[in-house]
Amino acid sequence: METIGTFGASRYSIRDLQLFCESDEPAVLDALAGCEVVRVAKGCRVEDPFLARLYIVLSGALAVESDVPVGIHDGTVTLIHPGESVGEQAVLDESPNLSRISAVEDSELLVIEHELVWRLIDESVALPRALLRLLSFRVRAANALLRRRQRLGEFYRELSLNDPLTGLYNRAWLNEMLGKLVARACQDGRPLSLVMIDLDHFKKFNDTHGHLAGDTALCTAANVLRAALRPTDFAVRYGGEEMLVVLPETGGKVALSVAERLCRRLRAAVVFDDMRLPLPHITGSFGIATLAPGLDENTLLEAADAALYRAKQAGRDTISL
Ligand SMILES: Nc1nc2c(ncn2[C@@H]2O[C@H](COP(=O)(O)OP(=O)(O)OP(=O)(O)O)[C@@H](O)[C@H]2O)c(=O)[nH]1
Repeated sequence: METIGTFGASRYSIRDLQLFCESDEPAVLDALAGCEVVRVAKGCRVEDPFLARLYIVLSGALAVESDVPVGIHDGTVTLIHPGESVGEQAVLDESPNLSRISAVEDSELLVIEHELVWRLIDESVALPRALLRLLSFRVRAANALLRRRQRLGEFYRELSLNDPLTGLYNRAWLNEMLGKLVARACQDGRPLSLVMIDLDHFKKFNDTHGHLAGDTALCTAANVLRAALRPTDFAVRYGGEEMLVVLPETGGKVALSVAERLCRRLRAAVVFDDMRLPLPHITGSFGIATLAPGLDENTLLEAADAALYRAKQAGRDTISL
């Protein structure tokens, strides 16, 4: 960063500076005339480790990385073009500018020390207004960025907890949630049941009709679950062709009637191939387990799995407790 003269002796006009374009007061003109103009070569840092200063780009452009402690850069870069400024917040806070500022092309900058900015704020009418306008714009832009990031975070979180093929919750969701649901049920003395479902002879279905038809059958089964459950129930893809339904507030008797409904609807569901022709119907075996004293989420899952095994042994397309 090299000093090349003063603003008063430069070819630039105050009308080109966003913050000062309405400040035609003689005191402001005089004060700015004595401020330094510096040159920063392309790619070089604007070194400002200890000082609060306002920089106004006169020519070229600056890249400003987010205003966070050194070493914790979050990837946000703002470009500052001629007429625009950087460092207002540091000046108002009277603290060093923590942003990493560098020139993206050979640039000339007007440098205003923080004491002078404060003096001009006291003496000028137009500068405080321009500063307020600028800060309000910055706050709105920062809020919009935060909202975008939050939405993106929610999107990725959802993505990580859902099975991409069927759209049901996945095993990661179950690992995170089942323990909590079971703990809440135990604490409140409320019932909770699981229905473990395994599609029957699915290997044969795949081998006969192809893996893509198998995928379609899995989606059909997932749709059956989704359509038949209450909004407070949860359907999870537990493994390949295994699904799990979590039924909070549900005892064994009601769980049995839910499983019967699912079994019936699955048997009746039509799976279409890619030519929209119906394929043979699929069926499932169902194992039910209901929370009881001494069970936790793992033993409850084991109980549902054991019940499913019994349903398979009993000939499939059936339900076992
Ligand atoms: N198309 C498709 N097939 C899958 C997927 N995940 C698992 N499978 C298949 O599901 C089949 C499961 O086979 P098995 O575990 O032998 O069970 P099964 O043939 O259904 O027999 P039973 O459960 O005893 O009735 C395997 O062929 C897997 O390849 C998937 O995402 N898509």
